[in-house]
Amino acid sequence: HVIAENVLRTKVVILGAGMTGITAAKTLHEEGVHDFVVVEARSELGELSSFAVPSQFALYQLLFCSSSGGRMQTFTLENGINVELGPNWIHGLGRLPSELNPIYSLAIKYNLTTVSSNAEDLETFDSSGKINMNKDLEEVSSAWERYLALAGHRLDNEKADLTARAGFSLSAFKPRNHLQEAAEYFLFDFTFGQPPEVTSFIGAANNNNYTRGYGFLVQQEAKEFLNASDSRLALNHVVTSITYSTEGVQIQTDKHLTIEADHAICTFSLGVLQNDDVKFYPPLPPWKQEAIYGTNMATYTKIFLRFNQSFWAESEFWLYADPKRRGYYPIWQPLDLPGFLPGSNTLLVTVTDTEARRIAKQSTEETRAEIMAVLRSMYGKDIPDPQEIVYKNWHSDPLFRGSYSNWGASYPFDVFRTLREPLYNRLWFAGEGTSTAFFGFLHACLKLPLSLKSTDGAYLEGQKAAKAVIETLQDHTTGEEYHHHYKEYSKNQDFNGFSELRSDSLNELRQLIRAGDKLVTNAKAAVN
Ligand SMILES: Cc1cc2nc3c(=O)[nH]c(=O)nc-3n(C[C@H](O)[C@H](O)[C@H](O)COP(=O)(O)OP(=O)(O)OC[C@H]3O[C@@H](n4cnc5c(N)ncnc54)[C@H](O)[C@@H]3O)c2cc1C
Repeated sequence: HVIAENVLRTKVVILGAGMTGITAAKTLHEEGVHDFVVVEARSELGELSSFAVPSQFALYQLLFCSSSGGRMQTFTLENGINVELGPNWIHGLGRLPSELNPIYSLAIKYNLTTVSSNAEDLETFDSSGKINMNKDLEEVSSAWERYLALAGHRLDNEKADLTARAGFSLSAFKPRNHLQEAAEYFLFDFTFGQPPEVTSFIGAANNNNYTRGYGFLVQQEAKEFLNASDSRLALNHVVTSITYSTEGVQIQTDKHLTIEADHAICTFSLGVLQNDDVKFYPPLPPWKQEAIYGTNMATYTKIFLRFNQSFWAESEFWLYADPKRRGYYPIWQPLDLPGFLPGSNTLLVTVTDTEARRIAKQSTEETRAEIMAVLRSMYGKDIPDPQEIVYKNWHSDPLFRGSYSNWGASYPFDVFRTLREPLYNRLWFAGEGTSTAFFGFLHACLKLPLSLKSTDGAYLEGQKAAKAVIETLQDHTTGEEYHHHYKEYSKNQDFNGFSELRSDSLNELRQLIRAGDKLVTNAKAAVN
């Protein structure tokens, strides 16, 4: 690749070695395109250091493993236990053999242990101690059923999107007290990372309809074709600028490396793009900027507390309803339960959105004091202090700027497609944020009708972009949907040219919601 000092030349440069970047590289490799370079700011490409040390759990399935790569980051506590600072949930496995969740297939391939998790195994508290919240939890979940039906109906009738808060109100759920607020948080914010006020009514229903998953195992897959000493891997290089034209792309890094390529696949998070951490030359066109700024980047912070002994209830989840503040250290998970991390004496408490951003600005000591006050209201004054507290502030990390994307309130539905859209068929965009059904997540597990193939999950976004690049390398007139829409944009770079795209997007979304409803109905029938 080296054509001059500090200058590389390649066919395809992949920007970022998270789930999307690795999947894109693997797809190129499998399709016979070996002339690529992967650029990553961090020092590691997902090294699955050890499968022997269990780390964490998932909502329906737990994959015991330690991993890293992109947002998948592991931290080893002082007692040697690995915990995942980033994703850990798999929502749904699919069915054997052909419709299996791709990540679950990898879990089987690498012989990982998994364990089911049960969100109904829940204890509830407020500042006065244990409290019964069954009625509140039931109310919000039956409102959620109505919410989903209303969202589908809204889309079918071509009504504009609203906020998820409006969706709840229309579904006759208006949280009246801190218990109902906490119940709503458990159902909603814990998934979307943001409150109903700033989340799309229809988007939340769309995302909810699908099973989602945890995909760290792709990092292990990467080892099959890429290792740390591979010359196609530029680790520790922060991309500072991307120059693109009809002729190709040029990437500059902070180590004064220049990479010239026919194509670039940019997999940086939406947060990174929103924050202008990377300069684009020429500046991104207005429609691309609208797509980037029009999508929310949620923050979801996991705080781990290690004690010298456990003193807590053995329920998988505890929900804390703070009387004064919604989302104040609301969801707790003891990690030392059988099948999880027995003997770890570790608790996990999760905070999101404004609380996560507030905590990012204070010292760890202040966070520890706040947490212990809450924990003492649950378990009494005599409980010990933790020996270790660990959390990562995703919001302030310049390589992520948040945890995952979320469709904002009153979302313009062409945005999820325009996010994905390439520039000049040279600079391609892929990542969790470009996925229609699985934005915010690593990958998908579902059986979609063939007509909806283009809407596969986030795990496949890298694959999809790589395939489109390969098509374009082979035949400049193809590139399928990417190319088609790009032509629309080139004709008219303002928003008038988007009507076809908008109606395509709406159709795609309608079909998704219907297919999702069917999946949910089938799943319920199977359970019954
Ligand atoms: C706390 C948390 C919990 C989550 N929980 C779940 C879950 O339970 N289940 C689930 O499915 N998903 C979950 N997610 C979401 C999931 O982690 C993401 O959807 C997924 O990892 C995104 O992968 P990606 O490759 O698209 O992006 P990333 O992982 O962000 O990859 C992009 C890469 O680009 C690199 N990069 C950024 N800027 C530059 C630059 N200027 N130069 C060079 N390199 C750069 C980054 O270092 C990164 O490696 C969670 C995320 C977080 C943070």
